[in-house]
Amino acid sequence: MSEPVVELKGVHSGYNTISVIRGIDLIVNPGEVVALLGANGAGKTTTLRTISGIVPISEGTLTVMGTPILKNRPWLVARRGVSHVPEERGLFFQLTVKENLILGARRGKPDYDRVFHYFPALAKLSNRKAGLLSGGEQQMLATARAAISGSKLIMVDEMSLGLAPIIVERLLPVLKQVAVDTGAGILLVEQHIELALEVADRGYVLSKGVIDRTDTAEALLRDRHLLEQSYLGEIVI
Ligand SMILES: Nc1ncnc2c1ncn2[C@@H]1O[C@H](COP(=O)(O)OP(=O)(O)OP(=O)(O)O)[C@@H](O)[C@H]1O
Repeated sequence: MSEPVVELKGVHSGYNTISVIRGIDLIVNPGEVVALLGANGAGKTTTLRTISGIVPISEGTLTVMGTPILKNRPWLVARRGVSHVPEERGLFFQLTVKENLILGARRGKPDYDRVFHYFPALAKLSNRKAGLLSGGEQQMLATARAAISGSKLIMVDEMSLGLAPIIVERLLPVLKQVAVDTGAGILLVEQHIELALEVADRGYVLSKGVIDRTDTAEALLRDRHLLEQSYLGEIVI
């Protein structure tokens, strides 16, 4: 089997003296969609920021595409092929859709045909400023920018934030298709856990900075207790 696009072993990380992530092991393989689930404050965003090199690791190892990342080096992680779509989407609001895509392309011009193949709705918006797009269109653009960047790992934090579930229902399968077409691994943080598990291959459940459970998406979807707790905003295994 080919090497994981990302592997965390016994990783501890946090903010200043506050330890948030406490010894997690996590793997994403090429072409795989992995959901990272957990209650508010469990440490999901911190995990993505740790992989991106924004939050320092105090213990454990992070390996990206077979290269150990020894220090906080966000630029090195990005250069190894990691794209991170943060909750706030990270768009340049004063720039057009096309200009945002140009900034996302790793080298040369972006492959617009591919963008519009995955996200046909962006074609007619290509000269509109990102700040004038609807929430769903902005999420589409942020996802498209990551999807065409040639990334080996695409991390998407709370795609559904501020969006109607129907929009997320349409966008998530596109991410899955990107994984199938390009072999990129996808790591998804999503509050709508049923939607996430419908496209994911596997899932991890994070609780207070510790991985409580990992299983196939199918098995997690069958767990009524997990789903019910998630609706109450509290995942307790
Ligand atoms: N910049 C920061 N400085 C200090 N503590 C922080 C910072 N960012 C997050 N935390 C704390 O780290 C813990 C985990 O937060 P994180 O945002 O990773 O959780 P989450 O699982 O993504 O939650 P949510 O689903 O609510 O976004 C929380 O207790 C939070 O208060």
